[in-house]
Amino acid sequence: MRYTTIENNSGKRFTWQELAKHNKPNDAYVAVRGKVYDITNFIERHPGGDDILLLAAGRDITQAFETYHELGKPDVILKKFFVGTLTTNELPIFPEPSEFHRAMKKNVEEYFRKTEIDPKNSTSIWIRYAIIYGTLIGSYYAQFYLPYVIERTWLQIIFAISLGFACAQLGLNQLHDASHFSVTNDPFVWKILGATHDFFNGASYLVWLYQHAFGHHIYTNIAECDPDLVTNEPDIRRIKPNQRWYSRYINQHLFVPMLYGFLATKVRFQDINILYFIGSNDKIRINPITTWHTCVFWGGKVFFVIYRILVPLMIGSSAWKVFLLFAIADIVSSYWLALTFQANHVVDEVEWPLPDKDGFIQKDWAEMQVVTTQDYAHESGFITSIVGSLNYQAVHHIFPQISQHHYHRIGPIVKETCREFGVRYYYKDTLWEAIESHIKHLRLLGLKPEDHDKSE
Ligand code: HEM
Repeated sequence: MRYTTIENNSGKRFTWQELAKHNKPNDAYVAVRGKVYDITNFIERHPGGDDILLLAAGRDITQAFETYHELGKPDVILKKFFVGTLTTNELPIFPEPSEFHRAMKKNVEEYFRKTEIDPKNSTSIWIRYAIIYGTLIGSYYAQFYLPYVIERTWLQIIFAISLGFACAQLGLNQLHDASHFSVTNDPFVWKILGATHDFFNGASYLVWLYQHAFGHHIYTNIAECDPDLVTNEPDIRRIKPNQRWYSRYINQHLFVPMLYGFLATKVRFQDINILYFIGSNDKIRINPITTWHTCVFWGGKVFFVIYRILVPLMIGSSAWKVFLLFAIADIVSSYWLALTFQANHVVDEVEWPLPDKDGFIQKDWAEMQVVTTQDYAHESGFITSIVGSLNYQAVHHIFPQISQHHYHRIGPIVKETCREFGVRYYYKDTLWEAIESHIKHLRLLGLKPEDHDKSE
């Protein structure tokens, strides 16, 4: 796969495999638009924190780089670190930002400049975080420590449901905001918020960062590249149009949604497999793990088992009750997360881009973000807050570094820019319609391909 935008052939020539070897704190190279840079001495000085550069080392970070900085701004710094050119590519590559992409960035940046609103701060962020942590801790305490509740199983179940919902909200807010650096300008705050996901949810912030920031957000809906769409051959479900069809997929829409209840449990074990056995999340390679991340990873897993299972058993709850309450909370949080994720991208209406034979996606990256995404229910402030603003998914994909608390402000600008440039914007009026379109997608892809074509 050749990097077709390479013009400058000076310096050493690197294949992607050679670049991949420079993935350590004391030997860190990255590639941007076909040029390779030695950023080892910049890691500690990066205003966006060292963490993200340690994850970025050894790969082509073009799209992440262009997303998280003003177009062209840190290029001056990058130039100083130039060491050579990239001759092959591991994952698909995109054209230079189009006029649409530039106009989109400019319009939104201008909005924040004119209004003087801080894109990464608002009081509502901290109020929401406090409510989530409060509900999570309060629901847990009530279930196992309040005598009035302990004597009534139905009340414990209600608190298990609210615990599950709060855990999902932690994922949709603290974890998600931290992994996009969209709350404050302080990398330490992102580290701490991310770690609370490890401790309260038992799932890894680090694995999520790789999967989400370097995988799903860059290669949205691109088969074999978007780690959110990993499937086996054959798999339990058929979600990608280019996936081979098997008769087991007929009526998958009836049974697949039931499996979504196991998402949280699956992720907790999958984390260990990815970090310590496979060493990659689908195509996204894992770099050497720092002491901080090792401590948070294992500390989080151990703390999770202690607070959710061992403590309730030790203070006298029966094993069946602990299991029941654990399962209810986990199923609630898994469903909420799975359905809100699926309703954005795994739906029939959106596009499923594939690279050409040279690994090149023939579409501007920002445009691809819009056409691979479905938004919904912009009119409802309530839905926006309970889905962590994932209903503004197109806005989120182009501007992940801006706080979700501002999406309702910039949503109209994004929509208007799409209209101006004739970029199709997929939208459903309600959350229910968005979920329905996921179920419809499963039903259609479950049909024999000939029957699918007829039913369209
Ligand atoms: C290796 C090349 C990189 C260089 C030379 C670089 C340089 C810079 C510079 C100069 C800034 C401050 C000015 C600005 O905001 O534009 C900055 C901020 C930032 N960078 Fe990078 N960066 C690099 C890679 C990355 C990557 C790969 C990511 C994320 C995936 C990232 C995320 C951020 C974030 C989130 C901030 C803003 C921090 C804040 O909120 O104030 N950077 N970077």
